[in-house]
Amino acid sequence: MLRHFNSWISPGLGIDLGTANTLIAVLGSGIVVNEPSVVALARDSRRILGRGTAVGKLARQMLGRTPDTISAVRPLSEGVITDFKLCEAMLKYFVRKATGGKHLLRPKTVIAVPGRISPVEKRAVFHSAERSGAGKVYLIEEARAAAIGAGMPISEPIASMICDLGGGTTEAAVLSLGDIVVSKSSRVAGEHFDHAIVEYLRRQYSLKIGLQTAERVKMELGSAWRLPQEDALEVRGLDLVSGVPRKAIVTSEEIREVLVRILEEIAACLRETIEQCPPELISDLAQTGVVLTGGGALLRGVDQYLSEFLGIPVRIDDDPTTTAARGTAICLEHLNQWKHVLMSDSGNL
Ligand SMILES: Nc1ncnc2c1ncn2[C@@H]1O[C@H](COP(=O)(O)OP(=O)(O)OP(=O)(O)O)[C@@H](O)[C@H]1O
Repeated sequence: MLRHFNSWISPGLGIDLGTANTLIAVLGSGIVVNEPSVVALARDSRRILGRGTAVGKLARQMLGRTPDTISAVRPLSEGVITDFKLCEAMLKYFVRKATGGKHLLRPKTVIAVPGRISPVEKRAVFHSAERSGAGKVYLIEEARAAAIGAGMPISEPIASMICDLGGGTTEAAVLSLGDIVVSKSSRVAGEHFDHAIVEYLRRQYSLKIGLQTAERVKMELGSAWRLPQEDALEVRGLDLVSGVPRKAIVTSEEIREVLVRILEEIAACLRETIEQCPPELISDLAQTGVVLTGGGALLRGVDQYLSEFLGIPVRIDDDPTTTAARGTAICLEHLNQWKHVLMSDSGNL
């Protein structure tokens, strides 16, 4: 009863502020916001359309399809804020949506951020969150949040390895006894696959397609490992020679070849992470393996590919796109247990 009352006065928020998607979990209610990190602007004025409501799903539909008077933009790139004002406006909209704006106190907030962000970038996240309506703000490394969300035994004297394959960053970390022993962050992630597909269609078929179409091809046809049944998809674009719309039939085999070239870089990042571990932890990893989270974990066969490349077991977390957000909510719920690993603006920066 008291808990319910407290959460009504001041709801705790766990936020996964991602390049591609922003998720917000409200303590006691689970994930209540899961929307693309996109805002739609009137071009030249930087005014968000629809009186500040053209944010998230609505704005995403406009990406790549906007007339000259409108632009749809992402306030984050490669996991970090590139446009502070827009990020703040987007967060404000999502926080209001999550809380309904009906609480008495500003919510305590835990935000997952990439492991490699600089002190200046951390400050920017604190400021954006506070000005968006958050109360006391704590930051947590995305990989740690994902490991907590996946329920890994990170406080025990055994190696737990996590890899979050996001839109703008790949975060890999090995944790033991509550600490991050080794971590690596790479800018090669989901969006690179999309760019590679755009480039492939241009080169191979003289067909110009947008990033949205490329992402759809990746999701519907993409794979990292042989499929039980290979597939093909009709892709529409603009013929670069004649300048008229045209379609091409692409197969899952050729798209896999394109994606695997990028995946090799991600796998190399994971291998470097493992190589930097103390030998005892490496021998743990041979048994415990890696847990994959983030949207990239949904690429078909990515677990088989990485397991073959690394020679250790690889498992995909259940509902991998929400793992880090669930981790932030767990930290909030057990704040005393996790406070020492969180970063706050009053220290630990
Ligand atoms: N079925 C799928 N197959 C392949 N990729 C997918 C699939 N579903 C989603 N993705 C990709 O996952 C990425 C988004 O993942 P996620 O939401 O975890 O990223 P993010 O947290 O916003 O990014 P970051 O952690 O880099 O800031 C996008 O690149 C998207 O295309």
